[in-house]
Amino acid sequence: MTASPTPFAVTGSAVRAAEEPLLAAGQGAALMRCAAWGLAQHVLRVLRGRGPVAGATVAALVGTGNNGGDALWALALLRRRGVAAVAVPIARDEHGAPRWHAEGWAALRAAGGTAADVVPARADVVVDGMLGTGFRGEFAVPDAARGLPAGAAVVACDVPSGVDADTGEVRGGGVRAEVTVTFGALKTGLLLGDGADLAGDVRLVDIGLGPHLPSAPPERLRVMDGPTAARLHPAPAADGHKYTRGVVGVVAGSARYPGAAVLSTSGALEAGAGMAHHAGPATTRAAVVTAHPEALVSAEGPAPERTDAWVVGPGLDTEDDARERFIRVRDAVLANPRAALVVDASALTLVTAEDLAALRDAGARVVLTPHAGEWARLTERIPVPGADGAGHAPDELARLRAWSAAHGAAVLLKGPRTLVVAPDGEAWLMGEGGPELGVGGTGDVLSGVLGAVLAADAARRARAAEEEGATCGAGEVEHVPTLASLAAAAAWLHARAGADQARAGRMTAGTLPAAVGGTVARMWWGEARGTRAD
Ligand SMILES: NC(=O)C1=CN([C@@H]2O[C@H](COP(=O)(O)OP(=O)(O)OC[C@H]3O[C@@H](n4cnc5c(N)ncnc54)[C@H](O)[C@@H]3O)[C@@H](O)[C@H]2O)[C@@H](O)CC1
Ligand SMILES: Nc1ncnc2c1ncn2[C@@H]1O[C@H](COP(=O)(O)OP(=O)(O)O)[C@@H](O)[C@H]1O
Ligand SMILES: [K+]
Repeated sequence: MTASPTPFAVTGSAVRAAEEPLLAAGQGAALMRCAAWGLAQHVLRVLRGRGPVAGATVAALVGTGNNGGDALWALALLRRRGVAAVAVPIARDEHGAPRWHAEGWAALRAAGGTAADVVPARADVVVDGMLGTGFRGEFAVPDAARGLPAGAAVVACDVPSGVDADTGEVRGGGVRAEVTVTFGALKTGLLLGDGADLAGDVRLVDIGLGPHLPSAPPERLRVMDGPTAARLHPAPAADGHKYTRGVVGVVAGSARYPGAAVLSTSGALEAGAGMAHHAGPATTRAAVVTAHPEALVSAEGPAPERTDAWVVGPGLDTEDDARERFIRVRDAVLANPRAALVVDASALTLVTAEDLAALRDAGARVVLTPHAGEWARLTERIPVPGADGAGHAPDELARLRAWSAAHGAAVLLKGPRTLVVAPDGEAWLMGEGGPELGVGGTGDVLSGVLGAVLAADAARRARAAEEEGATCGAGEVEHVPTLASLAAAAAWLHARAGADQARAGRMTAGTLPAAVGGTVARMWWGEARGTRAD
C-alpha cells in the first residue's frame, strides 16, 4: 500500500541535534536562508490575505540568536517585494548598538530595511523572531513586544517566544501568534500544553533535515490524521464475517447508570464490530437490546476464546459488584491475552498495580482511557515505582511515557487534545474535533469505538497467524498497526464523528454512535456510499 508518511513532531532538542552535522559541514548559513525564505513566503501569504503586498509594513522583533537571524533575512526578502521592513532589536550592547545577527542585519540594510525602537503602529504583520529553540530559563517579555498594534497579525518564527520547543511549557511570558512558521520538523512544543494554544496555525518549512531526524518511535510524537486512521481501521475483507471483523465484550453500565452500557455498546457496533456482546444486570441488558436488537446480552459475557477485545468500566457502580465484574474481564483476558482490553471510567478506580502487572506478564494489550481528573487520581493511586505521582518527569508527555513504561499498559489521555502513549514510548497526538464532544457520555462511546478498532485488529492478527504464520502486518514502521496507533485512530474516528454530527446540528452523546457509523462507512466505502474521509 502506498501512503504518505504519518505527520510527526520531534522535540526542539532533536531538531538542534539534527542540525549539528549540517552546521559542522558549514551549512548553517544555507539552512538559515532556507528557513528565512519559508518564513517570508508565509508572511506574504498573510499579507495577501489582507490587501496589496507592495506598500505593506512588516516589523520583526529580533532577538540575539539565530531565531533573530531568520527574521532579519526574511525581512530582507520581503523588502525586495516592496514591503516596508522594520527590525526592532530587543537587546542592545553597552554602547546602545543592537545585539543581533550581524549578517542578517547587513542583508536587511542592503535591501533597504530600517531599524526602530518600537513596532510602528502601521505594521500589518509582526514577526516574532525573539527566541526559538535556544530559549532557556524564563522569558521576560521586553517592552518592545508589549502593546503591539491591534490590527497586526503576529507570525512566530520557528516557535512563539517563551514556549519550550520540547514540552510546550511557557516559562515567564509567551507570545501569542496567529501563525507559527516552524523549520525542519514540527516541534512537540507546538502541539502540547500552552505552546499549542500560543502557536496558532502551524506551518512547516522543510529545510532538508529529514534524513537527520530521529526515526525511532520513542523520540517522535506522531499526529493522527484521516488517511492514517483509515489505514489502521480498514474496510472489512470481501469474505469478512462477524468473527473476522472482531467480537467486542462490553462490561459497562449498572442499575444506577444503565445508559453507559448502551453508549459503549453502540460505539462498538457503529464503529464496525462484527459483534458486540454486553454483559451486565437485567436493567442494562434490556436497555441495550432495546437500542440495538443486534447486540448480544448476558449476565456473564462472551466466551473468552471468542472475544477479540473487551471494554470494561463505563457506568459501573463502584459501590456494587463492580470489582467482581472487572475481575471477570481481567481473567478472561488472562485466559486469552490475544484479546485487547480497554479500561475506562469506573474501571480506572478498580484496576490495581497487580492487575496491570499480571496483564503485562501475560502479554495482553491494555489501553487505559482516563480524562485529566481520572489520570490525576490513577497516578496518585498507582504511581511509578520509586517516584512521586507519575514521576518527576518535566512534562505531561514524559509523565505519560514513564507511567506507561512502568506498568506495561498504553494510556489514552482524553481532553481537548488526546494523547496516546505506549510502554515502548511510542506517542500519538490526536487533535481532531472540538468542544462539541465535551458533553457527558461521549467518553463511553469512545470506549466502544476503541473496543471495535482493537477487536478488528486482533481478529486480523489471528487470521494472519492462521494463514501465514505471521503475527502482524510487515512493512515500514509507520504502517504497523501498533496499540498506540490503533487507539489514536479510534479517537480520531470518534472526534471526526463528533464534528460531523455537530455540523449536522446534533450535539448529544446519544446520537454520536450513529455519526461514528456514518464516518466509518464513508471512510470504508468512500464515494460509493458517501464522501471519503480526508
Ligand atoms: N541552528 C541552525 O542551523 C538553524 C537555526 N535556525 C533558527 O535558529 C534558532 C535557534 O537559534 P539559537 O540557537 O541561536 O537560539 P535562539 O535564537 O532561539 O536564542 C538564543 C539566544 O537567546 C538568548 N536567550 C536564551 N534564553 C533566553 C531567555 N530566557 N531570555 C532572553 N534571552 C535568552 C541566548 O543567550 C541566545 O543569545 C531556531 O529556533 C531557528 O529559528 C534556523 O535558521 C535553521 C537553521
Ligand atoms: N474541548 C474539547 N475538544 C475536543 N474534545 C473534547 C473536548 N472536551 C472533551 N472532549 C472529548 O470528549 C470525550 C469526553 O470523554 P469523558 O470525559 O470520558 O466523558 P464521559 O465520562 O462523560 O463519557 C473525550 O474523548 C475527550 O477527548
Ligand atoms: K520566535
